[in-house]
Amino acid sequence: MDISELLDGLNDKQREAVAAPLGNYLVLAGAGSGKTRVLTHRIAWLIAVEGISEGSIMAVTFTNKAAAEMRQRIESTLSQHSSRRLFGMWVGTFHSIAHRLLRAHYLDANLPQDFQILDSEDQLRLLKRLLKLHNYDEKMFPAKQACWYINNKKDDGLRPHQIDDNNDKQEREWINIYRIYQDTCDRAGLVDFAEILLRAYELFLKKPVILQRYRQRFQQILVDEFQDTNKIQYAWIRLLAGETGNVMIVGDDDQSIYGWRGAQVENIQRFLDDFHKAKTIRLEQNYRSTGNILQSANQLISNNSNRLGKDLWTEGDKGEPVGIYAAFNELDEALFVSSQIKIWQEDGGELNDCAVLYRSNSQSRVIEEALIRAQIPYRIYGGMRFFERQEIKDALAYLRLIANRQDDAAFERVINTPTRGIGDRTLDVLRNLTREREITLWQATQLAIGENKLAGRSATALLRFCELINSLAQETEEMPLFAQTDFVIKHSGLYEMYKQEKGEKGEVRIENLEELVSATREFIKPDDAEDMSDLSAFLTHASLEAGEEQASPHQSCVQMMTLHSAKGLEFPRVFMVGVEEGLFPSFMSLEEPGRLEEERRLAYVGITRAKQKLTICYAESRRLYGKEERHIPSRFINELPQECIQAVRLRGTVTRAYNQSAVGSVKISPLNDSGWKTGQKVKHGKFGTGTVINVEGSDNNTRLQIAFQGQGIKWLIAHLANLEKL
Ligand SMILES: Nc1ncnc2c1ncn2[C@@H]1O[C@H](COP(=O)(O)OP(=O)(O)OP(=O)(O)O)[C@@H](O)[C@H]1O
Ligand SMILES: [Mg+2]
Repeated sequence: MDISELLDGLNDKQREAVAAPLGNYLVLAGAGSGKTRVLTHRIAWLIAVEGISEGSIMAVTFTNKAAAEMRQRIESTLSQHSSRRLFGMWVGTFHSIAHRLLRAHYLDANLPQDFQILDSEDQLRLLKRLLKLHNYDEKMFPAKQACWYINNKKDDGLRPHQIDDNNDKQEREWINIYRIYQDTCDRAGLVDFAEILLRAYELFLKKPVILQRYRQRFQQILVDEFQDTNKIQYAWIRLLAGETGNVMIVGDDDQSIYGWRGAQVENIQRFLDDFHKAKTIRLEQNYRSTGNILQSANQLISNNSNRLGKDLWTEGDKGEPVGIYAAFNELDEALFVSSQIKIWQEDGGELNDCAVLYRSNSQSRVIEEALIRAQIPYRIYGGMRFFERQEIKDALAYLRLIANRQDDAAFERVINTPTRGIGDRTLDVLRNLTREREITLWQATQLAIGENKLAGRSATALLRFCELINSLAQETEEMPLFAQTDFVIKHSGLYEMYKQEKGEKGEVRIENLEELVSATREFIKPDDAEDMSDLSAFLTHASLEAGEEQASPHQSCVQMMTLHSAKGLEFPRVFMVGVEEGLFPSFMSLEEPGRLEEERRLAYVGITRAKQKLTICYAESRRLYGKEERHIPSRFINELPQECIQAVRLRGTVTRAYNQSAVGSVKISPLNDSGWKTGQKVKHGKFGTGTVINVEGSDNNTRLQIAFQGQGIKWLIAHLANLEKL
């Protein structure tokens, strides 16, 4: 093919990266400068010009959606001359690639062939159960913290025996919890998200022959959004690349927003140190946003320290100023957004081109309601995802048990859904058996029945349950996946159960179950899942991929998502809502060094999603988590250049003038009758200084939630805590 075609639509710096000789490269550049575009063209270049076989290329993207897009783009670039599909190339997220490896080498990875993925909610449930079973005090060892502990250790590549307890009793207990949890997962053939990565890493470490094979195969490795890789991902890439691999990473330190989840922006520097003769290429021209938007983003991020430093410029127009809308409250904000979207639509704009971005999922409901009232279709990325809904998880749990009887998480979920008279006492007998004999719940059930450990009625009920699962498996064995799913929903009792649920909620659940059947009907098994059964492939898809997007809507609709999930995307029209002190930046971030800067990077990510028009909203009062609070505009608004922003005033309504002088200090809420207010600085004998972030109850029952510097967040009873107001 004509080489120039591969370089068309690229500037000089981009070309340099795309056409660079084989080697190690860091493409370091700000938002919208074409990093992802460079990566895509580079792959096409490697295949078409360097003559590299597509089977030697691995590309890591941040979402599965991005992976699909990248594959499609490369295919269409290359197929201008010959139509081809890139079967041999591996493109996906770290998780999907690692999962693929584990599937291919399940024996070497010490997993059963039909191992299943445990999502975050299932993980938490399982931990709750295990902590109880092993008599851990819930207050001292909350399940959430256990989850966090375990995932963190795994992200750092550590197994229980590798963790140093420093002679600390508490730490020893956490290590023990990790061990108990891991043993249970291993028996049940379950892997959580962090486990997928760690196990794939260990697979390479423990099986040099396998590592060697993949090293020889994947000579070309490319990673997008590198600033958000964690320790284990970095170690894995390094191991795979070895001395001979060629690695191109692209990233932007200013967009590192997953530090709270273990991502290490230092990996960029580490790459330069570790990879032989790694060369840095910088891109500085932004192609995405108008001048006003870009200048706002640049100025905002200049408030952060320790940046690698980048200048972004654009040849484009200044465009409209960035709008700042001061809403009275969250309802006013939602109404404003929906009315602006209507105007956009009436002016001929596409709904698909509009995005509403928020800091936390809980903000979406009010906006959704306003959109529904205005009859504007929308789609939510993340949030309550389709595959996370209760009824869907129930149905999936039956399917999982059919695929693998040892799946304890699925067993627990459906053993009494719908109710079949199996009480907690019976379950406790089973759970205790799993602990004593180190077996799974399914095995414990067989044992308990076999050894007559249960009262007659319970034994019968359990026996019936096992028969139900076995017969569902048998009867659907030969069916196509959608028929199997439909059959299981109808014959497990789930359908009947939800049919009886009153009102709209029940109807929606039934609709969702039907939607699940359609989802299985439309499901196309990906190329990399050839050796899996349709059912296993679908279950994997449900846990790994589908979280990114709500099922179905085919019409054009407004895109709603958190700022975190907007990374890498772009939209002509963007609304950033809830840009208030205490919400964004969040109160928690104010107390931890480094966190405020991460919040600012998140704001930078948000602003740089916009191509043509950006509006930033804040509400002066907001009801969130059931409490009404007065807010002041975020310091981030204050950090934008005056000449690029403009207060939005609506015709016919009076909006308060946008007042920058009020920006930047801690929000003040009205006094609680106990005399406490949020924002109050306090000193505590043991925990030191902190800020009140929540006030609940009154008089002697007043409870304060306080973010202590370096000590985390605690709830204290106000009149007992002996607090000094500062
Ligand atoms: N040389 C170019 N000429 C015209 N348009 C370009 C050029 N390079 C990139 N673009 C366009 O600019 C936009 C941003 O590109 P891209 O998404 O690759 O940037 P990015 O650096 O990956 O951004 P982010 O940091 O947000 O991930 C895209 O719409 C892309 O098609
Ligand atoms: Mg990108």
